[in-house]
Amino acid sequence: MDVLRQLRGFYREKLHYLILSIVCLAAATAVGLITPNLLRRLIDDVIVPLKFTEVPVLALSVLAVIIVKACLQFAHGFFGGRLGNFLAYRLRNACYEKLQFLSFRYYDTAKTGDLMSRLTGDLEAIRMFIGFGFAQLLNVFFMVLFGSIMMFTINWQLTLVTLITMPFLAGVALRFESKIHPAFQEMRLALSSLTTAVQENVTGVRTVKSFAREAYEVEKFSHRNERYKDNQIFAAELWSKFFPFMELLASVSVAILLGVGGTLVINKQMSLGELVAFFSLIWYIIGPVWGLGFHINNYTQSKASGERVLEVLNQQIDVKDKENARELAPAEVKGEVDFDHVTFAYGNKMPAVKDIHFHAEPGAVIGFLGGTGSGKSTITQLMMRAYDVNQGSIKLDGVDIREFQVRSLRSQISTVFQETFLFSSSIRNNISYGLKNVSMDEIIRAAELAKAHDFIMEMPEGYDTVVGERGMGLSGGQKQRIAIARALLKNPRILILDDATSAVDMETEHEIQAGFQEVMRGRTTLIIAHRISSLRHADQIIVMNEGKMVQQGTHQELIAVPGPYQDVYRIQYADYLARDNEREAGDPA
Ligand SMILES: Nc1ncnc2c1ncn2[C@@H]1O[C@H](COP(=O)(O)OP(=O)(O)OP(=O)(O)O)[C@@H](O)[C@H]1O
Repeated sequence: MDVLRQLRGFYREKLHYLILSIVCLAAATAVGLITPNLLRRLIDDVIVPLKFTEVPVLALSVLAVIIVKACLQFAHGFFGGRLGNFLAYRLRNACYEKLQFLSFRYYDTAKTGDLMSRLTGDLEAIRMFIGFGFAQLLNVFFMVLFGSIMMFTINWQLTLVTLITMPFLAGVALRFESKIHPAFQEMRLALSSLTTAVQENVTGVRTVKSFAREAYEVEKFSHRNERYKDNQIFAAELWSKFFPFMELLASVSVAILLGVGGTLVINKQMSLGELVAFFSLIWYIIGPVWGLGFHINNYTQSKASGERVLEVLNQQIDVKDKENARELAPAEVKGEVDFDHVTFAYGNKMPAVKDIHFHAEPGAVIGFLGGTGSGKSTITQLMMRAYDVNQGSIKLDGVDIREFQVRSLRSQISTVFQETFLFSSSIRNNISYGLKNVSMDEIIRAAELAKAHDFIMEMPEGYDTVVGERGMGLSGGQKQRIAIARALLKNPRILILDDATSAVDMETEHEIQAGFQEVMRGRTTLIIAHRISSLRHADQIIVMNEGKMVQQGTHQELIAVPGPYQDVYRIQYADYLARDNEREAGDPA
């Protein structure tokens, strides 16, 4: 119950619903126990002595009992439903909020499918258990307790015989549950692997088609589907054995009791009415005993689900505000950036960047060039505190960025990533994402700067055109231009362009660059690019290799010395240099 106790904070406010739900169910159980007693009276006081005048009273009493019981059961469902849904609502919100604030480090290893199932299936299991399962589990004990007491008052010898057979029935039910539980787990795993296959296939449909792997995918799915079908058949067969078997066992015990009870009636040690009442009490108890395994299983499942949900909720946020963290007032930010011998490693891996140090004056443009995996993106991620550095420090206007509130630091930084993510919403909303009170003119201005305005206007509904999941329906370059417009609209002090123009053609890149010149004015810009044309105007270019800075200088300085920058320059400008050489060779001067 430890997990459920930990979750108590989420339903403490509605604890009265839990209590009412338990009380109503217990009361319904208690009221239900009146029926066998009425039955006894009907036989002993009415049918046997043939006193039919009492029939209407008894019939009305039975009706009253049924109505009261139904009302109490309704109340149990009502309060349980309120409680469960309230808890699920609170947990859903808390988990979602947590997911917003969890660090990048968490998402490096988290799996989307797993997170989704925690927020859906696991939450549902908790909702059902706290809302209904818990009360029903307790009710099994109420039923057995009240029922046994009543049976005892009728005939203690028969009660003893019954109590000897009950644990046997409960044992079989629990044993069955121990078999069906893994079968269900196996079924859930098979279903999750089936859903993953569908999800990956739909997401990667282009890759599948381009590699002509449709047949392979069909076969892969068919295997998983077969596994799921086999699991389902196994579970269904187990179920189909359980009920007849339990019925058989229960009937055997009832037959024994009939023998003993019948003898007692014949010997006048109990009345016929008592025997009938006793048997209706037995059936009253057998049901919950059968269900005991189910309720216990329900409990274990919701406990496991609770652990999985709590795991998300208790996740430590490693990048967070320190005490008395400062708020960055936009007007005060100048944009001076210093990397002071920064070293950082992802987890326990080798450092992704080592001893990075540079100084950027407010408004300066710092370019990064380097091979794949050389640490360029890591530097920009550290700038916005996606991760905190392991050694050294990063300063903004001379102050360590860990001194600022994370939210206010990030609100001063706009990043355009290599991969663009667009929300399933209108282009207008995608550009103004996260910003309030933005006018249409400002959105258009940003789109114009990002060279996105023209193609947006050609779309069926212009800025109101809804783009699909992951920006379906737009080309890579168009998506990137929308992302650039989004970054520009934020009007940040620091602009990070992480290979931001990789998906656009040279001509558009040139145009966007021209726009950038304007928007970069007054903003410190960290720009990662593979094309020297994007970096040549930078105030400082840093060449990276295996996490280290290997060259640093302006374009003119770097092309003048042998080294990786000059090599890249020679490759990218081969045609231009060849023409230059020809011109020089042909020129007598
Ligand atoms: N989230 C992450 N978790 C673990 N390791 C990572 C993560 N991101 C990057 N790395 C590793 O850190 C190193 C530097 O990666 P980084 O993305 O900074 O390189 P890059 O120069 O930007 O490469 P590219 O030009 O291909 O984008 C690589 O070895 C990479 O595998």
